[in-house]
Amino acid sequence: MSSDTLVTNDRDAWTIALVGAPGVGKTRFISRFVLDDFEGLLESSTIKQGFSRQLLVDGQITIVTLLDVYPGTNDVDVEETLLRDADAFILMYSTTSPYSLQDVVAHTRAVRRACGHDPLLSLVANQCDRPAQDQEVSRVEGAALARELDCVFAEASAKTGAGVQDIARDLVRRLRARKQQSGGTKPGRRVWGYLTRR
Ligand SMILES: Nc1nc2c(ncn2[C@@H]2O[C@H](COP(=O)(O)OP(=O)(O)OP(=O)(O)O)[C@@H](O)[C@H]2O)c(=O)[nH]1
Repeated sequence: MSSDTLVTNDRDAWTIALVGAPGVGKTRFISRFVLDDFEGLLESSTIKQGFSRQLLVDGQITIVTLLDVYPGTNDVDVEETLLRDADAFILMYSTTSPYSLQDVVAHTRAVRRACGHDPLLSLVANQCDRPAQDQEVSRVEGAALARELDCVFAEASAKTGAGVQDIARDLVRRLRARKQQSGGTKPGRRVWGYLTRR
């Protein structure tokens, strides 16, 4: 790591929790985002894992930490703490699984309950690279649910990398805008298991 990559603005560090059913691709999405490698984080990291990287957003370096959370585990305390700690949320489903889309509604409720305020949300359809015959949830269905939940809709593939960085950038822009509207302060965040690309 070169010395200039260590210079960061603490106040522009954001934690984004990935929330979604098992198998939708949360771990692979994090791996693609942090390491630009689909299989870099080989161990399944359901709950309590966070990985960070620097990201250039509109000319300014920020640190983005992605947390892998699967609501519905027995570890409710950990789950709630993680959800409370997050600045924004990616609600993820897989285009191959209608069940994972249905789960999003319950996950959104869990997020709103844990946050106690209006959270920043993006609904993300992962595994968009899959061949048409494997895709059981259409773009139209995903977009309709996003409207219902009042959140941004985006498509991604952790496998090819499509959409991954753009989704994080969009959330950072919205977080910055919200921070500006609220007078420019935000609580400090812990940075988990800091990894960067070489
Ligand atoms: N084709 C394709 N496969 C994917 C993609 N993302 C994940 N997968 C596959 O889906 C499976 C589950 O991926 P994970 O990242 O472990 O899913 P997860 O949501 O973290 O699952 P849990 O850790 O059980 O909560 C793996 O076999 C991946 O290879 C993708 O974008 N495209």
